[in-house]
Amino acid sequence: MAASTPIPTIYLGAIVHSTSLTTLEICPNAAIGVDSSGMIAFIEKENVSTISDVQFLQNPQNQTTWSHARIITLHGHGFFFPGFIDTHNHAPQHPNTGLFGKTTLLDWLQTYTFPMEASFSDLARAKRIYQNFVGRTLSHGTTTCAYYATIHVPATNLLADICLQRGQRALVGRVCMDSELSPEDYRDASVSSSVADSVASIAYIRSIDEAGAIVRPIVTPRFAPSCTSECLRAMGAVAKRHQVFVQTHISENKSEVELVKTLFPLSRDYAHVYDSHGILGERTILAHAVHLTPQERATILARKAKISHCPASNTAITSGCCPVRSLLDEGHTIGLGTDVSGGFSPSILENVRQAIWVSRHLSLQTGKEADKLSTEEALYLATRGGAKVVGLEGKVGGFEVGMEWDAQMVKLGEVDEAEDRFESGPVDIFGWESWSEMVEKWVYSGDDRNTVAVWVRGRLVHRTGRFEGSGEV
Ligand SMILES: Nc1nc2[nH]cnc2c(=O)[nH]1
Ligand SMILES: [Zn+2]
Repeated sequence: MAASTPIPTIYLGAIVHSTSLTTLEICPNAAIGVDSSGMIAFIEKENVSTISDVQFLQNPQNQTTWSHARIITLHGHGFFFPGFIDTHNHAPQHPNTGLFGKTTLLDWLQTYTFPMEASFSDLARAKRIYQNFVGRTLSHGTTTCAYYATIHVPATNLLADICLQRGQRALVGRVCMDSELSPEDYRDASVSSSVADSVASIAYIRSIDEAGAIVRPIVTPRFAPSCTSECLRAMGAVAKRHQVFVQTHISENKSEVELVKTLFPLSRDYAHVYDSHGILGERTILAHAVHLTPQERATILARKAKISHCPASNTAITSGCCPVRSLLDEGHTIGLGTDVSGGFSPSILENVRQAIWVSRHLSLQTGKEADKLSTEEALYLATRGGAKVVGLEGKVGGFEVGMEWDAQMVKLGEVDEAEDRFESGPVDIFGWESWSEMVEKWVYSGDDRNTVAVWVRGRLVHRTGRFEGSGEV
């Protein structure tokens, strides 16, 4: 079923969003008006308990325009929060989520990942998994996702179709890999076929969403060890010629860094491999960046490339602790990625928690208190930071007039005197918590049961039984 068409809607209730890396704005009694194009037309941050309190509607002209608006009121404990932005995710690896044993990156790829991805030559299988997964990520409040697909053009295009149909903003990339690191039955046959297939997928994705309002193509050389030098250079050229983003992995694991040294002996370092092949630029998303040298960090900063921090994955496949604080202090742009299925969860909320945990483990190692990320900072990375990484800053990631309504309704459980049931999700609210405590309780113990409705560009794209508003998904 297609997602519902937006009609002008006024949302009443608490809003919570980042206004800077360290500041979370919490407005307990707010109203946000979203027009029929899905754009935020007005925000009132104070003193709105019911629709009759909305000052914007006191103006007769506005009253006429908004007289048929739908009103969605958030009752009980909860708040509207910007949709999450997942800056790094491998959709075809979803069936492997939670499966990694004691492997690390290079043996994990051979044991779990390549066989699963190879099976996406079967389009019916791809359809079943992609439909399930896009629904799954939406249910966790992910309104924008940078997806790696597989080498297969039909299955990659299908993933884009499903994102468009379900209404999830997505960057969808056909994976390029032509080196002998990958099994013979799962690699591009040649540089020219790699280019032709990538261009075919870019053209298809552009044909279904010319303006790129919901889905956009992204050039996706898997990582340096998967690509020959010719293929990397060709992908840099394709990205430039077609004016698209590029995504790849960098410096995730120490053995991988050593492997890159042997495969590209003429390059100074891993970042230089990408830089010298035309891959690094302001539209490049680099996943991981765990073991970069100061010189590599300077190169990435100079090229204005962006970083996707994937903390759950970095712990699961024992890659390391990304030094997020130092990267932020140097001025890098960082978002969060689930990196399913290196990462064991499709939830960005889980990765907010994991980013905080990883930063604390790093702090234990370095002895530096400053290495710890705060709740506010991790939520910023999950929203505004992610928006910058995927080139959507000013459009999504926060609540401002002129931005688009990509949002989730978060509801927390209410415990009254007689209450001993827990259908309302994992977070129990007793009524004495402050607003910032409620947000903290959500961050540390909430999950998809608390995300009761999700909108992208004003379209309702996910709802649970706890959503009391109208509208079919
Ligand atoms: N985490 C992760 N790292 C990679 N490096 C190259 N491919 C992958 C992948 O699929 N996942
Ligand atoms: Zn990855």
